Amino acid sequence: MSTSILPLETVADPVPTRPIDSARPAAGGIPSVTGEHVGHRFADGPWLFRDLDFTLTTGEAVGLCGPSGSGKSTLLSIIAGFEPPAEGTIRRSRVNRVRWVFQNPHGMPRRTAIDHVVQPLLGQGIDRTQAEDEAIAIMSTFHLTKVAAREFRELSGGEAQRLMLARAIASKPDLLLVDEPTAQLDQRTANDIDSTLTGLAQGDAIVVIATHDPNTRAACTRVIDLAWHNPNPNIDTKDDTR
Ligand SMILES: Nc1ncnc2c1ncn2[C@@H]1O[C@H](COP(=O)(O)OP(=O)(O)OP(=O)(O)O)[C@@H](O)[C@H]1O
Repeated sequence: MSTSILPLETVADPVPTRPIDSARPAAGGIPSVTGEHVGHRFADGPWLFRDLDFTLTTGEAVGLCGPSGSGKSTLLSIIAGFEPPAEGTIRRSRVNRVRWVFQNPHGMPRRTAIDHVVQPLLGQGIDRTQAEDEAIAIMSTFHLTKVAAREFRELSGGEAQRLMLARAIASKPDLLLVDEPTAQLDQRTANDIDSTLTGLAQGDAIVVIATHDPNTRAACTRVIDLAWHNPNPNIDTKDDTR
């Protein structure tokens, strides 16, 4: 198994019984990120989490849950390779292309929705006709075909968020990190996003979603809950995932 530090290209439960997040061996030929005894704190601050063991691989949408301030975004950064953990080891295998979808979708206001998905495909050397066909296929999994010809500025919040997910998938990442995809969305729109998360899990990327939305948590195929790994129960956090 080849293991590498990331050459980054970008940057940009039904739940919880505790054993669910323990490390599992990954198959040899597919992307994986393995963490062993991972812990983190900033400088001399309190430990956010410790003793975290996990293996992330394709075929699932892993929810990174826990109270606000428990370190979900920090752990996403560690998984991505943007930040080294204060303790423990992270090993990545076959992870070269990382995409991060942020909670506020940013697009090109006057470009059509489909253009946003076609663009990364053209960047892979695919000709326009084939890129448009592939873009439509990806957009259909996110229920976006009806708005394909609309300008980005005309999309609803949920459509724009789903478009960012479709665009990220079109760039064929090995690792897709999604930070709070339903923050600031109304419940109906949030449900709409949640129903597409399992679709994400069927792709070729490792998918990790940081969330404190209980519905998003329930839509994930597996959950890592940082509340189980907080060594300091007095830390000022609020768990709103359950
Ligand atoms: N660069 C940094 N230096 C010092 N402290 C930091 C830094 N980045 C984050 N923190 C602190 O670490 C803690 C965890 O932050 P993080 O954003 O990872 O939590 P979170 O679980 O994603 O929170 P939320 O659900 O509210 O977004 C917070 O107390 C935050 O203030």
